[in-house]
Amino acid sequence: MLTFSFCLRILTRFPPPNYIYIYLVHRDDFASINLTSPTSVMIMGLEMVGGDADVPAYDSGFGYGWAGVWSTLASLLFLWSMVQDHLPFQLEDHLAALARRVLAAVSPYVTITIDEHAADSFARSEAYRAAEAYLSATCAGRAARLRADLPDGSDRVSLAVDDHVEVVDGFRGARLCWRKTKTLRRTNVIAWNPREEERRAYRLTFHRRHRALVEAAYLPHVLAEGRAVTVRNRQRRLFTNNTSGDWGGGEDGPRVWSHVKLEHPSTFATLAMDPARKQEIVDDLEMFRDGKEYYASVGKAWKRGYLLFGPPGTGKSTMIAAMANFLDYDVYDLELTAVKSNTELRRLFIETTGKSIIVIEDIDCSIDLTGKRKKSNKNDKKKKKNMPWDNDEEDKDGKVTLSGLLNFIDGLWSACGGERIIIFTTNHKEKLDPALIRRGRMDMHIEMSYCCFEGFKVLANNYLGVAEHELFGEIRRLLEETDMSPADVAENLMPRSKKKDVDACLGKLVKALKEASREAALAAKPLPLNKDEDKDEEGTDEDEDDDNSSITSSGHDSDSDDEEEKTTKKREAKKKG
Ligand SMILES: Nc1ncnc2c1ncn2[C@@H]1O[C@H](COP(=O)(O)OP(=O)(O)OP(=O)(O)O)[C@@H](O)[C@H]1O
Repeated sequence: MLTFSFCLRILTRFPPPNYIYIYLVHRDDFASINLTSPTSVMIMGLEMVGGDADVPAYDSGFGYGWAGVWSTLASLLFLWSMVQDHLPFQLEDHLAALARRVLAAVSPYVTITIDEHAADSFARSEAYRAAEAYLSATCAGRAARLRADLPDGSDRVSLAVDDHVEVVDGFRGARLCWRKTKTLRRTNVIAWNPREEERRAYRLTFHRRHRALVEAAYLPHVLAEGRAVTVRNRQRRLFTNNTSGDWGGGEDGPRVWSHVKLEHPSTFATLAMDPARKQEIVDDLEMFRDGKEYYASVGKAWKRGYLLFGPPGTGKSTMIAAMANFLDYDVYDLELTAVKSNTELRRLFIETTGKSIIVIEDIDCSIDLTGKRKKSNKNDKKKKKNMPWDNDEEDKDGKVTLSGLLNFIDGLWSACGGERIIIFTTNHKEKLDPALIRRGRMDMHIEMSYCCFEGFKVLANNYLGVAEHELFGEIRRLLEETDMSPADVAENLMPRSKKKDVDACLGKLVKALKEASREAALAAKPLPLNKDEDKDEEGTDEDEDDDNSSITSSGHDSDSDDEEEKTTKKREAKKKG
């Protein structure tokens, strides 16, 4: 025979909405009866919630136990609906106000309600989201009933306190009681069949002596913690811009970006580059991430620009992924060729969120933004001097312009709130307009160069799990003589079978380096510069790709025309690391 505890609770809320629920609690299951819904009354006022207390209960032994209760409640419901129908609403209001006054006078407790939706807004209120995240992280473990959800794009189930569940939190000696409530708002579209709408809220109840503490310290603590939990739990995303033809116009506005989960495994630990330079970048990123107050104090928008330049396969994209993983930011991969005008660019930018990295890869190839173009535009401008209103002529061609991009970086960006990083990558730094990459826009210029010995050691550790080997000495010498990108080094180190044959992989790399060195020497021969044979070999390698000369030099100045000087510089830099 089933024995169960039975508890009858009548909750009243006056007006509007005006509900009375009767809860029948049996262990973890409970049934609720909404006394205020005429529809519920007509179907015996039963609204089953949770657990096994479902329709088949009528046929089971469990159901018979409830039968007497149902009939009593049905009578109560009927009586209550009659009273409701005949009670004038003025009297109802009056009674409600009276009840509130009496309660306020006798109750020592204060209640703060955080509604799911702020007034006149469809979006969930930030305070509600923060409270939910805070309670999930701190108090959900103590709750008897939880609600599981799989947030958009995440593969981790999130647990939140369920409706009508109460959890208690403690803060500096104060006892704080949270309750998640769900109410049904009736909209009498058709009088006999009211449409009901769910409204959720968190109610925080505490003794009135803690009021000052709650207002000054506890609520800010909940907000800050809740936001931090949200950031920790969020699934980072990689966004790409849609072409304007696909923007559409849904309920949430145009979809200008599409996203996928960002799952690149690269980190600074696995990135092959000079350790000192790497540390410099990590320090810079840390300074930026924690620099909110600093940026505000010096009156600067909380943003930072990085220019990554270097030959193909030297790890520019890998570096971006490492930065995003380090900062825990989203990445917006902006494909400029898909953007038709400066107006579209502005729109795309406005739709980005904080804590994000906006990337424009191969900026020199994405769009015609070079110095040459600028010069020709200057000439165009001269021709159109007598048309002062025509100051954005390029936009009329339906293209993104240099000025559009500069505005994007400086103007709107500053107005859009902070914590954004913008990164340009290029294989040809010297082709870019100086205005685009000046400090203040691209604050840090990072050269990604050919593989140095320190970089090789990182790759050897990543790919083969070795820190030392007898071939390391020879590899060091060959790397100092030969240019090989980290991508090529990594490819040679990649084992061809599950059983990592370290000797074979390192041997393969030595062979490839010797081959590259021989090819470089052969390519050097036809050139006239023959003062120093050693120098010539390196120098002709540079000549082969004249445009790259400034990129492969170690410094940030790309204006020098002296090939020999550059070659020497490059070699010194490589030797350094
Ligand atoms: N510095 C590096 N550290 C670790 N791995 C690297 C590095 N550089 C390149 N790699 C490896 O080579 C592959 C290609 O590198 P990546 O795409 O980052 O080069 P890139 O400089 O962006 O090239 P491109 O200029 O052609 O876009 C990466 O997937 C990575 O495995």
